[in-house]
Parts: sequence; structure tokens; C-alpha cells
Amino acid sequence: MNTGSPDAPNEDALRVYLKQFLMDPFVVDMPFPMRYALIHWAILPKRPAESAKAYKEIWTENGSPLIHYCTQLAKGLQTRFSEPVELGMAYGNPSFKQGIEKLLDAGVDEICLLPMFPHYAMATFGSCVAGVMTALKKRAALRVVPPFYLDPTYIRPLAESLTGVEEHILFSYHGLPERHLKKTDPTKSHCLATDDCCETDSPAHATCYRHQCMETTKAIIAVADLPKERCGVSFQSRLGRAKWMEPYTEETLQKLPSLGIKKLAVICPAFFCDCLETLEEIEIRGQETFMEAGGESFRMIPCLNDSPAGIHCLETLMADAANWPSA
Ligand SMILES: C=CC1=C(C)c2cc3[nH]c(cc4nc(cc5[nH]c(cc1n2)c(C)c5CCC(=O)O)C(CCC(=O)O)=C4C)c(C)c3C=C
Ligand SMILES: [Fe+2]
Ligand SMILES: [Fe+2]
Repeated sequence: MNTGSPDAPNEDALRVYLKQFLMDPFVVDMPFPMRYALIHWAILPKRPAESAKAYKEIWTENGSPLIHYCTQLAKGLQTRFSEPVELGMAYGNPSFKQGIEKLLDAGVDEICLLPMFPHYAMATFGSCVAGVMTALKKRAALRVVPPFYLDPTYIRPLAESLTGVEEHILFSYHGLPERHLKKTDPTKSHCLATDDCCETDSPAHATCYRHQCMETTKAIIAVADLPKERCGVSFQSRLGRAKWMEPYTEETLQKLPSLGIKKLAVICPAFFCDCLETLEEIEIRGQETFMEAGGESFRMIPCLNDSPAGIHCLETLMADAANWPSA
């Protein structure tokens, strides 16, 4: 399961998709009347046209890159397992609800859900699990592959993709409102209480997106044997006026050349597949920002996508989960 894309890169399709995405209480976590008002009055009048323009920049003859890569990955996985594999998106098509019905029609009595998000976030992993549990209505048992932010099958190929990269490396992760980090802290006192909370052991880290992103960064740096001073972290894709995790990628890209960093490579390890957020926000707009601020070269490191390493990673995660005792 992944987030999903609009059916087409046009305003009408974007309105449908954005409404479904942003009315999800796991994404915009406000009481219904406030969420409804914000989405319908502040976001839906303008954002569909803006987002349609962005999607047009990355749309290919195969449609949305995200859906294309996920479809190829699901096909690849199906060649590795005798049990049926279905792809389902949280928003848009193919929907996870259709996927569940297809699996039930095929007679399965247990479903293994693989949210294609390396890190836990209420807006992604949390929403997928809740959506599937509600739609499944206990018609089959469910097991869920946990966040795989440190899994060697994910870390190793990303580290290898940095081989020979001599530039400064920016690890740009999708951001979250800080409010989400506090909300999913089970201790209610750890996350963001101190500057170094993510470095201090805590049960909160099982659901701390920031901690998990930092761990992924450290693991890739260690496996790729990169000098730490040549690496930085930032958070992208901020939406709305609330405070999101900092530093923001856009501001970082603007600032780096003035610090003498003129050659840059960007890797986006929060994304299993390249999508709007990597291809348009970083590779197109981010590159422009960096070069206009005085940068000399900009290189985008691809996500695992439907590479053999990508299929191997998902296959291993799925096989490991299938070996756990039944729930
Ligand atoms: C990688 C993990 C992701 C997190 C965490 C996440 C949080 C999050 N996203 C929004 C709002 C939007 N996200 C949109 C697209 C989108 N987001 C992710 C991943 C994460 N989002 C993906 C893979 C995609 C799909 C892109 C594609 O290629 O189709 C969008 C739609 C596009 C746009 O108009 O920008 C929105 C809106 C919020 C509010 C949020 C956390 C609260
Ligand atoms: Fe933390
Ligand atoms: Fe997003």
C-alpha cells in the first residue's frame, strides 16, 4: 500500500484526490468541522490547479510515476509468491478497498499488509493500518509489516547508490507537522521535549518519525562510509501554516551555496518510489532554488523504485512477516 496519485494531471482529478487525501483525519488531524472548513474553503479553491500543473511536469506515458513503480513492484512480488499480491492506494486508484475485496474473492483468510513507508507516521503508516482494519471488518486475519527504516535490504542499496558521489549530500525527508510527532508519542513527554530527544533512548521511538529518519540517515552514512561533515538532513513538502519539522528543505537549498556548498546530491529516503515530491519538488523546483542561489551542480539520487533491489527489499520484508506466528 502507498499513498496514491490522482487519476489524471488535471484540476478535476486533483480536486477529487486532494479532498480524499486531506479529509483523512490521520493526515489533517482536526475535528471534522474545522477540517471540512479548512479543506473546502482554504485548500480546494486553489490547490487543485497548482498541483495539476506540478503533476503535468512529471506525468509520463505510463501515467503517475508513483503508480507505475508500485504496479511494477507488485508484479515483481507476485513472481516471488504463490499467494495473490494486490496493490492498493490509500487515496485514488487502484484503491486499497478494491485490493482487499480481490484478495477476499481469491479466498485468502489472512492478509499481510505492507505499507510502503520506511518510517512510521500517523499520516502514512497509521492511516493505512486504520483504513485496512476498518475496510476488512475482520473478514480475514491481518498482519502488518512494521516500518523498515533500518532494514539492511533498504539501507544497503541506498548506500550503494551513493558510491562515487563526491558532492555534499542532503538527506531530504518528507516533513510532518510537529504536532503529529507529539501526538504519536506514547510517553507524552519525550518527543521534541529536548533538542536531542531523538538521540536519547525512549519507547517513543517506535512511533517517532523524526527519530526513525535520523536512524536511516546514520545507517546509510555508516554503510556508505561517508564523512559526516559532508551530509545534512532536511524536511520537505510542508503544507499549511503550522510549524513542521525543521530544517525545511527549501530554505536549506537556498542557504547551502552561501555556506560554500556549491555541488550537491539529494537523496530522499522517506520515499520507496520516486513521485511528485521527489521528481517535481526536489529535482525540478529544488534544483532551480539551489542553482539560483549560487549552486554549481545538482544531482538527484533515485529512490529504489522497481529496481531488482527494490523488489528484493519488499520480498524480504513480506517473507519475514509471513514467517511470524499467526496473529
Ligand atoms: C513519505 C511519506 C509521506 C509523509 C510522512 C506524508 C505526509 C503528509 N503529506 C501531506 C500532504 C500531501 N502529500 C501529497 C502527496 C504525497 N505524499 C507522499 C508521502 C508522504 N506524505 C507521497 C508518496 C505522495 C504522492 C505523490 C504522487 O506522486 O502522487 C499530496 C498531494 C500532492 C500535492 O498537492 O502536494 C498532499 C496534499 C500531509 C498534509 C502530510 C502530513 C500531515
Ligand atoms: Fe524524537
Ligand atoms: Fe505527502
